[in-house]
Amino acid sequence: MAIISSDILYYPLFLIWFITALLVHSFIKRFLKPSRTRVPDPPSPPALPFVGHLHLVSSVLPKSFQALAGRYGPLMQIRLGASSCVVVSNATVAKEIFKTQELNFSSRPEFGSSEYFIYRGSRFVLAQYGDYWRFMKKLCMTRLLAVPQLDLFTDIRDQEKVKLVESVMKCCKEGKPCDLSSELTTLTNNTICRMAMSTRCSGNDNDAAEIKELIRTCLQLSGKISVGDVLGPLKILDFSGNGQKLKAALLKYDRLADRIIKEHQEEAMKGLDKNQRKDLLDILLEVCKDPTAEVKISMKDIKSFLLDIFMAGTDTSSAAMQWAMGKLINHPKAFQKLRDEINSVVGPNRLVKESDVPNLPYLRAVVRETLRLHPSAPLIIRECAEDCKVNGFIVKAKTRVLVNVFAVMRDPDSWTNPNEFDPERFLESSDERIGEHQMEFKGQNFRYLPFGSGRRGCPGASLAMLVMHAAVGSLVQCFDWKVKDGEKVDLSLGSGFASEMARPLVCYPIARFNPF
Ligand code: HEM
Repeated sequence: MAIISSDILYYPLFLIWFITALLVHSFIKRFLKPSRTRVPDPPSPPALPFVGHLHLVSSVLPKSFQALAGRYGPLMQIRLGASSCVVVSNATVAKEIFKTQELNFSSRPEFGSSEYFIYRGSRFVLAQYGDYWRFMKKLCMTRLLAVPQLDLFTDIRDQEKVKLVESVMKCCKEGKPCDLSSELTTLTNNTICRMAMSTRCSGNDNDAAEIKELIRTCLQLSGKISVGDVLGPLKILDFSGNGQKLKAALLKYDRLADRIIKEHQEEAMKGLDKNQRKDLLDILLEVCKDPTAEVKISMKDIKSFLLDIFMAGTDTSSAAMQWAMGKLINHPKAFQKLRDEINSVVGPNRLVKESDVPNLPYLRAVVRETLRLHPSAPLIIRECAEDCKVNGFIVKAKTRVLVNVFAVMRDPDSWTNPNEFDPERFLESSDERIGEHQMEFKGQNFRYLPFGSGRRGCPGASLAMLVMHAAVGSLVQCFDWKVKDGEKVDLSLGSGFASEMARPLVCYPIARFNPF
């Protein structure tokens, strides 16, 4: 009897609870979160539990995101395992991020490998927008990477370019294939090492080679660890030990940098010869000692900053030059047009040099077109500081934002025949009228963003352009190129965040002009 009476009570009580819950729910929905005025989240493809949208992307991330944007729009939300972000894919939304709401998107998030970086907290490239970053950026733009400082090192860049041509000539003489990937990375690494810390001043020529190897290791390992980012909390287990390997490589760099700094300090004690130019390390050490500097920088900051310059500057420029050569080899008409231009401007007696570049519009157009199709940093990463509305959708504070410049620069709404290699479009005479011809690589034209834009844009763009024009010009001026296996260079895109070539560019050079 007692059992029956409790059942009788249970059902009405359950009904009352259920109806109350429904009422409270609809009250909250109606009054506390009014759906009509609520700014919607960016659109997002249907996600699977745990993996999110991982099943929708291939290893070539910028291309996968470009395809998804075709269906979900220029601002979409993507979740890869434990990490989520919004992806921007056209010029209009890129302008909102880089210009209209610039301050709100001027920080970068901590990413993948940051926790293994021994200099965590003083890194420049991944620094939050704030006093330290502002101070260092100003130093870059006014001194370290400013045109007068770059001009002081013209001879160094020229010597490294000559070494490149000599090394390729050697391949010709020996009938061996030339690994342009390795040759061009040596060029950019040596150039930056000499401009940054005059490696020769250590009296040890192997320093540049050691730095090249360490940077290669750091870039490879941080790339792999960034993929581990997707595992979220599991990444702390560091299954493959990449984090520890990265730490070991960084500690090795730290010891090397300590030694080179000590040598610079000893040189400075002896008193710099007035005619001796200051390299980046000399300037940084001066700033470190300056009691009037707005921000006090430490030795750790200096080592970290130089590492950033190496990591941001070597592979980016080298990858872009490989793409330029690959494109030119596969487009013989463009190759011939460029060689004719160089021959007519430079003449038959010497190698092309930096000061020729203003008179070589087709060379400039080739490099710009290459960066349009193959930006070395195809996914520019920023972080949102405060909740805001972008393209009609809410972007919450702390959201990671990836601007897919690969997609922006191939958008058919902005470019005619966007996937074709057509350097002519960058000539003044072109019908396409790219627009601000002088400004476009400085990121003031939001459909052309190889170097990003705004205060967070690349401070190394001028240096990269100087090195790339002279090197690509020389390789076209001096050599014909025969593809190793077959008629055409394999121009497949590589995997990951940086869209390098899937396979290193290895070709047979045939000497056409010997400047030595
Ligand atoms: C073809 C060559 C290069 C390309 C395509 C490239 C591209 C980029 C891009 C897209 C960014 C992010 C910009 C943004 O967030 O808006 C960046 C940042 C940066 N780049 Fe470059 N870069 C190149 C060469 C260089 C060189 C040669 C250096 C230095 C020697 C350099 C140093 C940096 C630094 C330090 C940053 C971080 C700036 C900041 O966070 O404020 N880059 N680069």
